[in-house]
Amino acid sequence: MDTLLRVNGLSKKYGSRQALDSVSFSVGPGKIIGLLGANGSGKSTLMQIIAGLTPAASGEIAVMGKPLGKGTKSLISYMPDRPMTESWMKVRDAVAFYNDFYADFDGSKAREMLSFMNLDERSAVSSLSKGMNERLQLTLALSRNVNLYLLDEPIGGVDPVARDKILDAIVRFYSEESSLIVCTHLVRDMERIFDEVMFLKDGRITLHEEVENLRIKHGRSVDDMFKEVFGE
Ligand SMILES: Nc1ncnc2c1ncn2[C@@H]1O[C@H](COP(=O)(O)OP(=O)(O)OP(=O)(O)O)[C@@H](O)[C@H]1O
Repeated sequence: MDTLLRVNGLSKKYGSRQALDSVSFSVGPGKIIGLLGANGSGKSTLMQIIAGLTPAASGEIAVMGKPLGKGTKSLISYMPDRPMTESWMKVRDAVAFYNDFYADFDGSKAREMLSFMNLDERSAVSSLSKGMNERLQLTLALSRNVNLYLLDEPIGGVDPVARDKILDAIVRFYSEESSLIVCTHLVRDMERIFDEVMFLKDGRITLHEEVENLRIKHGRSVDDMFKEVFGE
């Protein structure tokens, strides 16, 4: 299959604020795509709509050729920008919860990831720092066997030294036939893992390009392009 995700003419308003304006793009299998934009450009809104958590006002989405809905829930795993776990949980409870909830959850992959992430199964979720909590959320999201992973700011709280390790975990633990869309502000830190980037500006896609082409065409890094387009 050439297209894993197809988004066509997606729009969304919050009151009079146009969060997304006729967004269209498609994503093939086996790609890591950076969804990049300034604060308020609509990245989280787009991720939430594709994750099926909030409706669009208009437009269509298809995953593996199926319209977004009940039939596509088992194809998508979403890591939100805020934790989905409950504060009473220990790390192992959070893993058990996901394991019970998702038939596609891979317990042995989760254990392997926890150890790679230096997370102790006995730790209380409420005691985790923001960065450690992100490691947990990432472990939960990537331990599902799905076709499309959506990660909203996966390394925002992680200290710069540990960022490389988390990026290595993303590359190592996502399965290569699937695709991964990740939104972030930390362009310089993350660009090494992107195959493609999309720039979202005021709710519109202004650029969607393979990173390799971008470097050849413009002779610039993604970070330089990002600063040029979004610099204030
Ligand atoms: N639930 C909501 N109610 C009202 N307005 C909202 C809501 N969610 C988002 N918005 C508005 O929609 C626009 C897009 O927001 P969104 O969170 O999608 O952007 P973002 O690119 O993810 O931003 P950030 O990088 O700051 O997380 C913003 O103007 C925001 O204020």
